[in-house]
Amino acid sequence: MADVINSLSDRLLFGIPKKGRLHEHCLSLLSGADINFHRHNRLDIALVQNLPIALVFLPAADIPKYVADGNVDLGITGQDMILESQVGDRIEQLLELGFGKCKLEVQVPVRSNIKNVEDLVGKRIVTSFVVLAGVYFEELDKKYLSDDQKKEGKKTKIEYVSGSVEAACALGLADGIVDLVESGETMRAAGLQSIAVVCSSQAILFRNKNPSNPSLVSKLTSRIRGVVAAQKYVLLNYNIQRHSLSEATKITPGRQAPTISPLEKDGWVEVQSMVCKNNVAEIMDQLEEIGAKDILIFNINNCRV
Ligand SMILES: Nc1ncnc2c1ncn2[C@@H]1O[C@H](COP(=O)(O)OP(=O)(O)OP(=O)(O)O)[C@@H](O)[C@H]1O
Ligand SMILES: O=P(O)(O)OC[C@H]1O[C@H](OP(=O)(O)OP(=O)(O)O)[C@H](O)[C@@H]1O
Repeated sequence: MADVINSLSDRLLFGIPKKGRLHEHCLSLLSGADINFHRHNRLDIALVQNLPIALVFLPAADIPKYVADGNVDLGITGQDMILESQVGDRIEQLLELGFGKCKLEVQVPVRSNIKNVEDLVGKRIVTSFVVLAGVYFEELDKKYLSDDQKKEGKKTKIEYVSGSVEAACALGLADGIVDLVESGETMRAAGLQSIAVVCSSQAILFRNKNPSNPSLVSKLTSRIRGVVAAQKYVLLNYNIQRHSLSEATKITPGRQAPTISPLEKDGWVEVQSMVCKNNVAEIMDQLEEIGAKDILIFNINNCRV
């Protein structure tokens, strides 16, 4: 332990969520970027073996403050955590990472008279996001409460709980909650429905405005950008008759431009192009319709784009 702590002074400190929804994704990103480390059992600091970096495993909610205050140089967490920590002006967002996608939503019991956010004004809200919920309902209070009601303290009450927020209405603690939704399963299982979206979020890589080693931050960002792009794209390869080429390249324009090579068969060319994983089935259908043959898909392990 002492060895690890003593080796921190010359290293770039990188904050990683220590558990929860973002943890495993972060580990696979680090592995894809060839950031090798060994984490001792129960130790929240790990030295990277092949770069002057130390990983600091922290609660996702605390990482924005550590980065903004300069205790660590850069970090990964959800955009929702950054908004909630109110440190947006003291950090620099480097990269959206494409995982941890969710929305912070206002939810109420399906079996309740409350059908829109105005109905919640003056009532009780329970959430882990008291800042974001506070800002959201303050606007509604301003709009819908009279001056007398404000003086009488009829403002919407926002109360903090650290987890299991979805249980608050059933337990009689709240009239509505503000909580994260991805698939909606938790919400539906708790007999709740969404009536408004406060904000959308995904995991991001971000840094302090004055990190200790800016060139290493850039190197790390390029590597991680490559891994994120590799996860997002596949390489598509197909053969097509030259007279259909302009139509084909409209379907697969590539990131810069497709690579086109002649085939040893009159009037035919081979096309290679990066395409978004999400659209690949649709793109293959369209290529087939215009006569493309031998359509092949290759996964990309890593890339620089
Ligand atoms: N269901 C979800 N789908 C996708 N991303 C999510 C989901 N829930 C949370 N997140 C993202 O992950 C971040 C961390 O949430 P998580 O619930 O893992 O918090 P935690 O408090 O660190 O972990 P735990 O819930 O284990 O205590 C959130 O701020 C959000 O950006
Ligand atoms: O819409 P869904 O796909 O159901 O996801 C939403 C749930 O995920 C998160 O909690 P998580 O499961 O991470 O556990 P937590 O309540 O301990 O934070 C969030 O707080 C919701 O409860």
